[in-house]
Amino acid sequence: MDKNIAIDSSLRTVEWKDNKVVMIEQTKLPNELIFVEYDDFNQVANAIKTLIVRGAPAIGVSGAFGLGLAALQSKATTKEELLSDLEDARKILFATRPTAVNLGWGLEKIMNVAKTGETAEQIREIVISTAKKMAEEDIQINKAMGKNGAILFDNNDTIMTHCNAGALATVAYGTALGVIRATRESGKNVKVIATETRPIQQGSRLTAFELKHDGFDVSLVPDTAVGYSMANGLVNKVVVGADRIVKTGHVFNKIGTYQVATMAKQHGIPFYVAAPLSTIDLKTKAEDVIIEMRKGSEVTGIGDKKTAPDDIGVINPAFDMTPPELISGIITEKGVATAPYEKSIPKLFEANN
Ligand SMILES: CSC[C@@H](O)[C@@H](O)C(=O)COP(=O)(O)O
Repeated sequence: MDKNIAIDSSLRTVEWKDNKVVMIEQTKLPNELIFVEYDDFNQVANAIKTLIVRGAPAIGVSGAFGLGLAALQSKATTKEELLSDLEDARKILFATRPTAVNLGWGLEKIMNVAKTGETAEQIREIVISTAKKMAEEDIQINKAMGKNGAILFDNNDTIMTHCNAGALATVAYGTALGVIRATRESGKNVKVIATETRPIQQGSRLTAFELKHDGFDVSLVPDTAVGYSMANGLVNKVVVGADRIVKTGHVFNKIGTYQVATMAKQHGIPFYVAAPLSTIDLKTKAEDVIIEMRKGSEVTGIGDKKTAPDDIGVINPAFDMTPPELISGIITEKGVATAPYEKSIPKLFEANN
């Protein structure tokens, strides 16, 4: 196993190699990373559930790869038997995390394409090749999103981001961090402020880590210093990723995003969201989106160190909802949607055809 992998925008967080799924796992904080290999879709489901792989686009592709493994694991010899085994695997993979829409999107895409195969062998081949294509497309989509977003940022901007929407939350390059990377590639000099992102610190473990490896000027702030940073002129734009966006423009993203957006509005700082069309859910209403609740021990301690007393209640939502009136624009691979989102979001899909 390789250790201390250098993280940059071209490193792949999840890959299909020799009929196995290869992922990056962070082992010893802050900077020991290893590749882990899986040949069983249940291991992929566990990796999604335990956040070995995380971030909406990366778990969408991981789900698709999980079905690739399930197709290889199945002993089915007929189309019907194989589709039934794939459906069993789909349910297990889907049950891992409820908020990011990309997981359901990736699984559905593979199930639909599987049904077009005529024999079990054809289905195996088509499932694996489609999943690999989805991973390739994820990178191209992020690059297109980056280009569309880069024009919104200026030379010498200091950009705040929350959680990790970078190469470690996608197959490579990143969504929000893809926009930041593309801004720099377009010749503008930008600095980044990364929020720590309690309770499990994706901001310090992942965002600050990968930006430092990519040579950015990055500073880490505790989540509690977002207001301070904005009130004192330390930030002049914000860009975050998303786990689900509904057609009214309500954005579901890592817990704390709503606070960052509210503070940005208070200080007149543009607040952008960068996400691929696969993160947009045109079917579900904002009030019906399920927010994942995670275990209390993430909050009652930091890492393995317990900091809170026993026998207290804990509320630990993994995501929150930012309403459209706080959002200056939603950056996608097909362009930037602005208010009123009910009109601009469907237009992005028309442009997709
Ligand atoms: C690019 S995914 C959207 C991100 O902004 C973010 O919310 C995220 O990394 C997802 O959270 P996580 O719980 O780590 O999977």
